Amino acid sequence: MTVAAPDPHVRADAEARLLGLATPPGALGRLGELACWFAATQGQVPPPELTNVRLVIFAGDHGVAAHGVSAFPSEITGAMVGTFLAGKAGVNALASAHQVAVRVLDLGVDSDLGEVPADVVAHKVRRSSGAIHLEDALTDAELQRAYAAGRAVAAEEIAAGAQMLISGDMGIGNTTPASAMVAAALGLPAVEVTGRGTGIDDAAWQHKVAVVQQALDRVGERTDDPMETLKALSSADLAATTGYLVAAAEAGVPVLLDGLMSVACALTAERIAPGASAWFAAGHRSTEPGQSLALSKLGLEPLLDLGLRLGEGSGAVAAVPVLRSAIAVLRDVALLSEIMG
Ligand SMILES: Cc1cc2ncn([C@H]3O[C@H](COP(=O)(O)O)[C@@H](O)[C@H]3O)c2cc1C
Ligand SMILES: O=C(O)c1cccnc1
Repeated sequence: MTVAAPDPHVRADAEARLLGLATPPGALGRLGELACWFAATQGQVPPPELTNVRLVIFAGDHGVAAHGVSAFPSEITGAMVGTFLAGKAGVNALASAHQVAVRVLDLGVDSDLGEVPADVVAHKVRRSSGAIHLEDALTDAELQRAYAAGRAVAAEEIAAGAQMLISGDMGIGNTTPASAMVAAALGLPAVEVTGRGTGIDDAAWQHKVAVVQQALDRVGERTDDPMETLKALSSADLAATTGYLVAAAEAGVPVLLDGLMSVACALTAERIAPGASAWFAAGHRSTEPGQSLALSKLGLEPLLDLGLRLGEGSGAVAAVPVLRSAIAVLRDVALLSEIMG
């Protein structure tokens, strides 16, 4: 189903206010554009202050991680879930600096998490996923459950007052399925989209390219369909992230996108629900080539370019202060007509 864009009348009002500010026309550059987009998503000029930003980290393991595509073992995924819960991961530091709420969910972690709050495992679909170069990542039933879980989680976060959502990822090996999703959506060969993830060397990168290409060749024309793409090439956590992004756009809640996983899911969300990407802004440019290619296709220019390659939602959370800067100028700067009496 097609998603309607943020209100064009509100956007036009916001653009008129921007032009009337006591600044030279265009002087606020991209902050001005960003403020107008945000005002339209909130249906208000000037836009409200941005106080309720909510990040959901979708965690899961990937069968392909056992096939030499990552610099790290799958056991890290479960350990990092504990680290997010303890507030000690990279994204936690950024989120507490910028007042972003963090929730972590296990959609498909393969290791035993021990004692965790019930909410963390409430949406668990399975352990790990099929190794995408050899078999489908998910069954039909698993895909439906994961996608519905992501939608339900978005609805919960919106009910909790989210003015803006962020998706984060945690899952060793996840840059491999995410690269395959981008290649599938753009019709590109693996060699153009595949990057180094956690930091693999040249030989491992060549192997990873071959694995991604094998996955694409295995799936063939099924990649023409975005849900088939999710079933064949993603995982429970990435399918849930895609459902979360579609549901946010349909509910009229904007999303600040993160790195490769977030953007691969956003690209897939736009294929499922054309128009959804009008509700998305790009937080940062990742070092992964697939992320930049997907952003170009979506027509999104990242706010930050800091060489980040962490995931977890970190690049989006780091961009929240830029968005708050944009909102502040459209709210707080006087109009030229006022100062000229
Ligand atoms: C300690 C650690 C923390 C992380 N936080 C996010 N990632 C990120 O790196 C991984 C993706 O890269 P690849 O596909 O090369 O495995 C994912 O776990 C992603 O969430 C991490 C990775 C590690 C090792
Ligand atoms: O683009 C990302 O978000 C990314 C890149 C490498 C590893 N983890 C995440």
